[in-house]
Amino acid sequence: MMPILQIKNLTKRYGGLTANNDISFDVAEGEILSVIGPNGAGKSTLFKQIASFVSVTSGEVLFRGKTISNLAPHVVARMGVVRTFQETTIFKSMTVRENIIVAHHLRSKASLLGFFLGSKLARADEAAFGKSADDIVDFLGLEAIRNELASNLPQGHLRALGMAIGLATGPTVLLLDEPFAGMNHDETMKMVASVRRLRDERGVTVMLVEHDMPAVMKISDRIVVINFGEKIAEGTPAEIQANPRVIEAYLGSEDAAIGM
Ligand SMILES: Nc1ncnc2c1ncn2[C@@H]1O[C@H](COP(=O)(O)OP(=O)(O)OP(=O)(O)O)[C@@H](O)[C@H]1O
Repeated sequence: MMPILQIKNLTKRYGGLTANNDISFDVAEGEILSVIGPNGAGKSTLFKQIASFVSVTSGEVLFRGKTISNLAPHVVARMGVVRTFQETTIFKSMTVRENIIVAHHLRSKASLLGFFLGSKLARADEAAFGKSADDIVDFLGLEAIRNELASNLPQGHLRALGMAIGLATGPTVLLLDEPFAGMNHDETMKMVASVRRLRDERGVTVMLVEHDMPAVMKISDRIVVINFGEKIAEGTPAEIQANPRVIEAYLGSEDAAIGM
């Protein structure tokens, strides 16, 4: 079967600085694949290239065999490749539920302006989006904060809301940038279970960048390791943990060791 994503010889240079260099790997449909590596290795840049938030200096990204690199990010998102990230637009004066409703407008027939002006089409969307937003809240186990203002949320819940916003856009491939940051152990394990259910029950392909190694080892089908902008390893969690190049890359880095 054709890979859902093909990352081909991706390179990104910022002036004289090479953020990543000649990275290639495939992602299978329905896979959960993590990208790990020490701080500054080029992981976030890779995600930005895949979701087309930054241009590629060379190489390309193919989604179901079609090039998506260097398209506008909203076009790529509408095609189904959606990235959630630290700076995901969260309206602090809105509740969790309202934020998720607004996010549905990425795939809506009515414009976001219509939503704010209350057009008829927008009102019909509004009812459907309200139901879908509630489904997402339930799916992620966020019932307790459904009507909480985003401004009151701690970091871990903001990450969960970021994921809910990503889900509202109906992704085929969801790119999660540090989804467990700021979460305690229980919250992380709950979110790990949610991500796996997202794949198992909804068929969403998931890529994540994450520093929480126990969570990465638990959640991933495969792992790609980046160091100084280069791919140094690719394999199952067990293979990655036993890989000498990976162990060497992590020794002496600020990140926790690669083990459990
Ligand atoms: N917009 C930019 N302009 C210039 N340099 C950049 C830009 N974005 C990233 N870089 C540089 O590219 C390199 C890779 O950064 P990137 O954020 O991709 O790493 P990372 O692996 O995600 O790091 P971390 O784990 O700390 O988030 C770093 O040296 C960073 O300073």
